[in-house]
Amino acid sequence: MIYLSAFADEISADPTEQLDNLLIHSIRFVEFRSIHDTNVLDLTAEQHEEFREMLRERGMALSAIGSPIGKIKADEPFEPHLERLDVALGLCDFYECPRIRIFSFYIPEGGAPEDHREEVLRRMAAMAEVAEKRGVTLLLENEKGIYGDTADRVKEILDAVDSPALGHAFDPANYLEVGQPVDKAWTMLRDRVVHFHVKDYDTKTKKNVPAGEGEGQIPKLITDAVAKGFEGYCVLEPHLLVAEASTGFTGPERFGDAAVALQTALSREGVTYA
Ligand SMILES: O=C(O)c1ccc(O)c(O)c1
Repeated sequence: MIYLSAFADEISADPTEQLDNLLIHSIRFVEFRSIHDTNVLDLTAEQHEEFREMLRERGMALSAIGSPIGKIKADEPFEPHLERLDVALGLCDFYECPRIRIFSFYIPEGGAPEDHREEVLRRMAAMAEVAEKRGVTLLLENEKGIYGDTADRVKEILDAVDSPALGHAFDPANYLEVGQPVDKAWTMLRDRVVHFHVKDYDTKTKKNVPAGEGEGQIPKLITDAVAKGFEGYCVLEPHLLVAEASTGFTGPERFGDAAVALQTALSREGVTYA
């Protein structure tokens, strides 16, 4: 079975509006990135208590902590970042959700990815080791400007770290944005994909579009994964109004278009979801 989830902060900064909008679209899971315009790792204990209660009242849960871990430069100090990872691991316990979305470090300006390979691989291995001890899976997302932007480098990280605590969160739009053909990425990585980010991209207009309208082949990839036994989360991250490096925004109205596009495409393929 696949479960639909969403970066609900693309709907609104207000947690009530986020969750109630998801329920309108029968989506019961949240990839928790922010509420009140505050990152998930920077909320107070009281805000987390309140949000967990709101989830419980609605019968909802998290698909992952949508953390920004790995979104610092590869030459910035790592130790403070490990403390941030520890915050995220604590939230996994608090929300009973053993998954954290992460990235693989920005390449400093003027540098080449190769110059930072050793340090990135060391950091990724260190994070996977900590996560494994805590029973948490890290979901490595590919993204532009980050060491793991192409399928080759994502595979290199996964192979080098070789830990059950590190899997791939496949983001088709982010691959297309860096010129990485999705077919090739999928063939190379399908066995390592444990999580889907549902964000599509039109390379002609260079814009994010609802699932199935761009070149991300989202319905086909999910159908293929399910046929081979995939169970997990497909997370809407539509970026329809604003797409920036640190966030994206869609709004309630366009979020509806994105949710319906995915649900219609999956139903057409005969893929059942909850
Ligand atoms: O959650 C994020 O940090 C984030 C921001 C922008 C993106 O395009 C993305 O894929 C993720």
